[in-house]
Amino acid sequence: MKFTKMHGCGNDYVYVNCFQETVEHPEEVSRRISDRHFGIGADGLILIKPSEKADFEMDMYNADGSSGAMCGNGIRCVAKYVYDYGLTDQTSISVDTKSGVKYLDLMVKDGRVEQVRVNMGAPELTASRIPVLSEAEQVIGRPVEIGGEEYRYTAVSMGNPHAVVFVEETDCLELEKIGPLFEHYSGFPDRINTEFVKVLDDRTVQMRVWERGSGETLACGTGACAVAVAAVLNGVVKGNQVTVKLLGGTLQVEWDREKNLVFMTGPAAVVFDGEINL
Ligand SMILES: N[C@@H](CCC[C@H](N)C(=O)O)C(=O)O
Repeated sequence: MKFTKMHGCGNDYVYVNCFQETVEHPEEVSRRISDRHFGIGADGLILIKPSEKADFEMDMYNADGSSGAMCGNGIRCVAKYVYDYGLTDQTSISVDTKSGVKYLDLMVKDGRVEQVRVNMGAPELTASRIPVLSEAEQVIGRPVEIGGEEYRYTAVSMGNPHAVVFVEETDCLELEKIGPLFEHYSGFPDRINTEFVKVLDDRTVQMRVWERGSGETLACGTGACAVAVAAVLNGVVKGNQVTVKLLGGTLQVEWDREKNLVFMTGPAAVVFDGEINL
C-alpha cells in the first residue's frame, strides 16, 4: 500500500489515495499502521476517496480502529494532499465526511498549500444529539464526578463528541489517567474526546486533548473548535475569535454567531511518502 504520512499541528495520520489504492478492512489496517513500534506510527488512518456528493471524501479511523465522523486536522491535510499531489487545481474545495460536506479554502505559497481554512459547520449543543446523558437540554459548565473528582464540563459536537473542561493548569495533568476515565464514563454513550483548557488571556487558550480511540494527541482540530465554542459560551474570552494553542501548534478559530458557523484555520504538512506490505 502506497501512503503519505502527514500532520496538522502534530496530529499525524497515514493518508491513502483511494483513487489508486483499495484498502480492505481499514479498521484493522489503522490499528496496524498506527502502532509507533511495530507500524508506521500515527494517530490513525485517513482514506481519500472519490465522492458523488463533493469533490472528495474523507474516511477516517482512529488508532484503535474505530471510525471518526470528522477530523479537523485531517481534513486540512486532505486539502493539502489533493492539491499538492495534483488531484485538483482548485483552491476552494468540498470534502464529504460522515458528518456532512465541509468547504475548505487553501492558502497556497510557491505552489504548495501551507494553511487551510475550513468551514466546520454549526456546533451541536443539544445533549441528546452529541450524545451526552443529561437532564438539561444543553451542558454548559455543568458539574460531573469522574474518578472521584468533580469537574465542570461543556459538551459540544463538531460532528464528533467533545467534553471541554476549563482548568487552572494543563502541564501537570495526569492525562493518561484522567483521559480514559472521561472517554469511558457512563454518561457518554458513544465515548468522548476531552479537552482540558487553560485560559491565557481574553483571546487565547491553551489545551491538551485526550482523543477517543487514539489517546493523548498533540492536537485536535474539532477539539479546538469545541474549545472555542465552549470558551465563548462560558464567557472566558471576549469576542468570537479564539487562538487555540495545542502541544503541536496553534489554530485560529472563529465562531460566526450570526450564521452559527465555526471556521478553523491552520497548517498542514507532509512528513514522508512510503510503501508498506500489509
Ligand atoms: N484528531 C481529530 C479528531 C479525530 C476523531 C476523534 N478521535 C473521534 O473519535 O471523534 C481532529 O483533528 O479533529
